[in-house]
Parts: sequence; C-alpha cells; structure tokens
Amino acid sequence: MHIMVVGAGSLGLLFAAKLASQCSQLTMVTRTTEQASELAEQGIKLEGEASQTAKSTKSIVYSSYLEETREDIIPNERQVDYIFLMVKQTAITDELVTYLRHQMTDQTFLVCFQNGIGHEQKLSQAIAYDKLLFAVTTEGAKRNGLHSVRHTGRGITYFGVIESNKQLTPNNQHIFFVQMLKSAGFRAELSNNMEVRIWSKLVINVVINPLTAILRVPNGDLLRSEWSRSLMQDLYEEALKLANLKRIALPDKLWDTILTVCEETKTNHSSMLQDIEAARQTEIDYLNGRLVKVAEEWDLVLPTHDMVYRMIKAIEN
Ligand SMILES: NC(=O)C1=CN([C@@H]2O[C@H](COP(=O)(O)OP(=O)(O)OC[C@H]3O[C@@H](n4cnc5c(N)ncnc54)[C@H](OP(=O)(O)O)[C@@H]3O)[C@@H](O)[C@H]2O)C=CC1
Ligand SMILES: CC(C)(CO)C(=O)C(=O)O
Repeated sequence: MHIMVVGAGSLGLLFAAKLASQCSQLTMVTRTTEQASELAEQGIKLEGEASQTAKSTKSIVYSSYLEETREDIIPNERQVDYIFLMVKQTAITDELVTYLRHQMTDQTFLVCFQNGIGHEQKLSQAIAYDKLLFAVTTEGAKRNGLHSVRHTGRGITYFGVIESNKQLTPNNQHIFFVQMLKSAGFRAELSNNMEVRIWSKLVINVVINPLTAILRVPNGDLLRSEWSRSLMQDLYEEALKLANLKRIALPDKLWDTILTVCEETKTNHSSMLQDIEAARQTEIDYLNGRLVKVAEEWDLVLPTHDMVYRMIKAIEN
C-alpha cells in the first residue's frame, strides 16, 4: 500500500513515523524544501519512544510542495492508495487542492484529518465525494523543530464518509487500511456515524480552544473559575441549539466529556493557544466562525460564539 502524507507538522510526522514500516511506500510532502532535506538527512525523531527513532523512517520518500508546484505539477509515478491530508484548514488553498487532484487516480482516497468544518465543502467541489474519507482523531501530537515530534496523547481515530445518507462500504481495501494503522500502534475504526463524530469533536473544540486562547491558559485552568465555566456552558448550549436544529444527535454526555478533556489535558496548551503564541493564523474560521455562519442559515444567532470569534480575529491581527 502506498500512503502519501501531505503536511509534515505535528500529526503528519507522528503518523508517518509510525506507518513507515507498515506500508510498501510512504511519501511525505512537506511545504518547504528545507524541511524535506532535513527529514531526508535526519529522518523523523519520535520523542519519548525509544524503539522508533529516526532510523525507522529511512524508507520514506520526502518531497516538497513548493518545489513540486514551482513548475508544472508532475503526477506521482506510483499510484497512491491513500493521501493523508494533514495540513491546517487555513492551508487548504485552491492551489493545494489542484496539487492533490494531480496526485490522485480513480483508486486513490483522500483522507482529511482537519478539526472543524468547512473543508468538506471546499474539497468536494474538486474531488468526488466517494473519493473523500474523513478522519476524527483524538491522538495528540506536538512537533518540535523540523524533524522531531512528541506523541502527547494516545487516542482513537475514526474514518468514514459524510455525504448525507451515505454509509461507508467496508470494502477490503479500507479494512486492510485500518488493520495497517492498528499494526502501526494506532487505535483505528471505520465509522458510519461520522457527522456525529465530527460535530462532537467540533463542539469540544469550539468550547475549549477560543477561551484558552483568549485567557491564555492551559486547558485545565478553564475549570478553576466559575466565570470561565459559565462561558464554556454558554458556548456549549449555543452549539447544541444549532446541532438540534440540524438534527445532529450529539451524545447526551458531551458536556461531561468536555470537562473530562479539560481535566485529562490540563497542562496542554490548546492548538489555538499555540497558534496565538506563535503568531500564526488560527482555525477559528472553521470552528466558532463556521458555527456562526451555519447558524445564520437557520436564522439563529449565537452571541457567545460571535463574541469569541471576533476576539480571536482581533488578537490574530
Ligand atoms: N496536532 C494534533 O494533535 C491534532 C491536530 N488535528 C488537526 O489536524 C490538522 C493538522 O494539525 P497539526 O499537525 O497540529 O498542524 P501543524 O501546523 O503542526 O502541521 C501542518 C503542516 O502542514 C504543512 N503545510 C501547510 N501547507 C502545506 C502545503 N501546501 N503542502 C504541504 N504541507 C503544508 C505545514 O508546513 P509549515 O510548517 O512549513 O508551514 C505544517 O508542517 C489541523 O486541522 C488540526 O486541527 C486534529 C487532532 C489532533
Ligand atoms: C481537545 C483539544 C482542546 C486538546 O487540546 C484540542 O483538540 C486542541 O487543542 O485543538
């Protein structure tokens, strides 16, 4: 099986490092030539896991998006079975989508790992829905430097389709693919409930991420004050109203899950706080910003989401 990982950030490096020994070919596409060269020289360093240091990733072929798109995009010589799209939502440009299409044949599936919503619409305009798989993962990863990554939390990854009323046909290729992820040490499952899974993760992110980024606190600190808890509750209830209108049956215990995530990741800086600290654009447009827009289509106002959205945009500026 030939896997291509696009985006050598936190999640991309983690998955590539662990999958390298399980598939017949793994191609990793970085953004910059500098990172591709460093990875080709040093391999991926999986911090904290002694058995899986740089050496295990020697077989990976590294290439750089900027280098490849400088001239005409050359389609991949060997058919790619699955492309793991592991860039932030903000990096999914028209140019990147064109590049991805050139890497795909009729047999290739594009697997999208992004948090939030919005990318599915953009990608489905260029790539047939039956070639798109969506992944919801609770794995945690943090890149340090260009070739080093730490596995910060073990989780589970669900894969499935999201076109309404369509179920994932568990063909042999997908079953083999999930088996390969399991052999690489990941918990992985095919799911026929992706909309609910995507929205459950979305609600967790829209409650925790903006507040940690505005207050500049680790996830656990949100639980320490009644004031931040009440803001969390407002964000949660507004999101629930929208989900109910859309008839998305979120789990009854989602609020408890949010509190548990804060507790279990209490010292973590959320991805949005990390983006703000590094002066990077955040994924707010695809989280609270997107909820506000979708709510407008239903004549619903989400005042707390609108307020945190505007605050993050102001901080980003
Ligand atoms: N990290 C985690 O634990 C989790 C992340 N996610 C989601 O997964 C997605 C990726 O997150 P994460 O790995 O943390 O993000 P990172 O920012 O760490 O990694 C994204 C990578 O994409 C690269 N990139 C950007 N544009 C291109 C391009 N055109 N071609 C190739 N590479 C490109 C970036 O390169 P450069 O650095 O050079 O700009 C960067 O290395 C996000 O949507 C996030 O919400 C979901 C669950 C957990
Ligand atoms: C669950 C949470 C909030 C963990 O930090 C996360 O997914 C993120 O930071 O984006």
